[in-house]
Amino acid sequence: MNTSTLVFRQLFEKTSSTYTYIIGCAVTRKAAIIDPVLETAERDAKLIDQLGLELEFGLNTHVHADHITGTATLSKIFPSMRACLSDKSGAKADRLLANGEMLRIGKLEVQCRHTPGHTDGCCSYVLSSEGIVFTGDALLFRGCGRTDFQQGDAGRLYDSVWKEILSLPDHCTLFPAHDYNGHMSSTVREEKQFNPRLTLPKADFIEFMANLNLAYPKQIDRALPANLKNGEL
Ligand SMILES: N[C@@H](CCC(=O)N[C@@H](CSS)C(=O)NCC(=O)O)C(=O)O
Ligand SMILES: [Fe+2]
Repeated sequence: MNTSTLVFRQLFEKTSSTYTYIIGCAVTRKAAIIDPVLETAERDAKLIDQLGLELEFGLNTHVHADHITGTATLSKIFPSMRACLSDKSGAKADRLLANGEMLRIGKLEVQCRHTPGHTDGCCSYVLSSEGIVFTGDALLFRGCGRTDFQQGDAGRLYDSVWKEILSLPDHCTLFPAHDYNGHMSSTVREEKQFNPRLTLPKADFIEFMANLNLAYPKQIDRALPANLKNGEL
């Protein structure tokens, strides 16, 4: 991580075990927030102000099923912030991002890479020069996003994670949207070696994902309709 150009914070919302990230250019103070949560949006806004950052983008990795995004609330606090989502998400946003599209945040360059499979519209945000990837729910620490709702497709997830994330250099640091066991980050090298799901052959991975038998997220009924409208209640 190049700390001379990057301002970086990892924040946590405990009800949904969601990680929110603030990334900023240390030179120009332009910044983005990744996967903010409604309930902690004001906490994050206060920190952005205290860090002297100018919020340009609110980047959602996908239409979340387990919490309401904070991007609508943050747009009201920071009117120049543009909320972004993949153009395959089927949801409303100020800007819909194509696969490979680059965003400039001061001297930082962020690439949107589509990583579908958990949902159709999942994407990861890659800061190549810093060796950092925000993987959303596509790739979790020693795990991955579930594929049993929201157009989930295990075979598609397997292909997109291997093609778009695990093909990056081994040293790249991976920051997920959630963790339920206290882990905060990983690396490409570790996940290629130790991820118990994605190291399986594809057919075994698909079978494994079909038998996860997880309970539906508690907030799904309120989260999905709101997140299709950028978190507007
Ligand atoms: N218990 C939580 C929901 C947990 C859950 O389903 N997490 C999702 C990511 S949020 S869509 C997931 O993909 N988990 C994969 C896994 O292996 O845990 C709640 O009620 O909110
Ligand atoms: Fe999700």
